[in-house]
Amino acid sequence: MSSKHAHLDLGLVVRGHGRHYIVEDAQGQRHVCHPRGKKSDCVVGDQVRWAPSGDEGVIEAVEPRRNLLFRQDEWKTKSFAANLDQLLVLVAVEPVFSESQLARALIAAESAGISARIALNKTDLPGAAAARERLQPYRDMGMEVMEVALKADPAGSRALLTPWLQGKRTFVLGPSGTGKSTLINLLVPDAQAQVGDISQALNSGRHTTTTTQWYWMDEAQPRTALIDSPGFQEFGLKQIEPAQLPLLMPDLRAHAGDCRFYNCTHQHEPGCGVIAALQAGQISASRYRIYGEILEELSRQRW
Ligand SMILES: Nc1nc2c(ncn2[C@@H]2O[C@H](COP(=O)(O)OP(=O)(O)OP(=O)(O)O)[C@@H](O)[C@H]2O)c(=O)[nH]1
Ligand SMILES: [Zn+2]
Repeated sequence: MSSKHAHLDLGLVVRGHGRHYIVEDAQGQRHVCHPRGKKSDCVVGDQVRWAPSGDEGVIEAVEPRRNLLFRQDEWKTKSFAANLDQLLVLVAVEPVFSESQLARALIAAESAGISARIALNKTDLPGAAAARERLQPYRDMGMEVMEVALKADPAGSRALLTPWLQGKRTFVLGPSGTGKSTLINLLVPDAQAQVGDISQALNSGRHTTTTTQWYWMDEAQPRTALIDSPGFQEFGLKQIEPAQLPLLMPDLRAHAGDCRFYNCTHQHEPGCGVIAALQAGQISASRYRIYGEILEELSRQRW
C-alpha cells in the first residue's frame, strides 16, 4: 500500500454497515469509520490504515489482502471477507441443505486458496443417516466432515470443533436455520457484547445477522476468530473461467488428466476420464450434475 499512509494506525475491519465500518484498533477499541473515497472500499477482515476524525475515523487505505472470499453473479460481486485462514461450511440434517450451494461455497473457497471443512449439525435428528449419505462424496474426495449437535450435545460439539478453530480466522457460511447463531453462542460466550452498542445503533433495528460480524473466541489474547455471515440465496461463481472449474472440484480434478483432449469439457467428448470415472462410480452423479449446471452458467453469454 502507498507509503504515505504508513504512519497511520493499523486497524481490523470487524463489521460493515453500508458506508460505515467498525474498525478495531491494536488496543481492542472499536471505532466507527468512513472510507475516504472509493479506493478504500473494504470488507470484514481487512487491515486498514485509519486516522481519527472527531468521534469517528477515516479509513485512508486498505492493506494488501492475503485472500478474498467472494461470489459473483451476472451483475455484481459480493465479498464475504478477506484474510481468512479457513472456511467452515455449516449444514444441518434439517432444513435439508442444497448440495449445489454447498458445492459452490467449496469451489469459491478453493478458488480463493482457502481451505475448508464441512460441519453437519443436528445429528441428533432422525434424518442424520440420509444427510450423512449425501455428504459421502465430499468425504470420498478427502474433505473433512465434522458431525455435531450444537444444541443437543454442546460439550461434544465444542470438543470436536475447538482444536480445529484454535489460532485461526474461520469464516462460517451456511444456509439459514442450520445453527450458526447456536454455534456462535456456544463458542463465544460474550457474543452479544462483542456485537456492541455501536453496531446495534448503526444497525438501527435490523436483525444482527444481516451483516458479517467478527467474533474473538479468546478476548484476552485475540488470535482465534469466528466470522459469522448472513445467509444467502444465490451463489454465483462468475469469477471462474469455465476451463478452471473442474480443477476446483477435487473429485473431478483427480480424473481430468486422463482425458484424450487437453481442452475436454467432460460433457460429451470421447475418451473422457471424468465420464469414465462417473460410470465407474468414482464420481457421484450429483457432483457431476452440479458441475454441468455451473459450467453451463459460466459459459453462458452475457448480453
Ligand atoms: N435438533 C437440533 N436442533 C438444533 C441444534 N442446533 C441448533 N438447533 C436448532 O435449530 C434452529 C436454528 O438454529 P440457529 O442457531 O438459530 O440457526 P441460524 O443458522 O443462526 O439461523 P438464522 O438466524 O436463520 O441464520 C434453532 O431452533 C435451534 O434450536 C441441534 O444440535 N439439534
Ligand atoms: Zn474429460
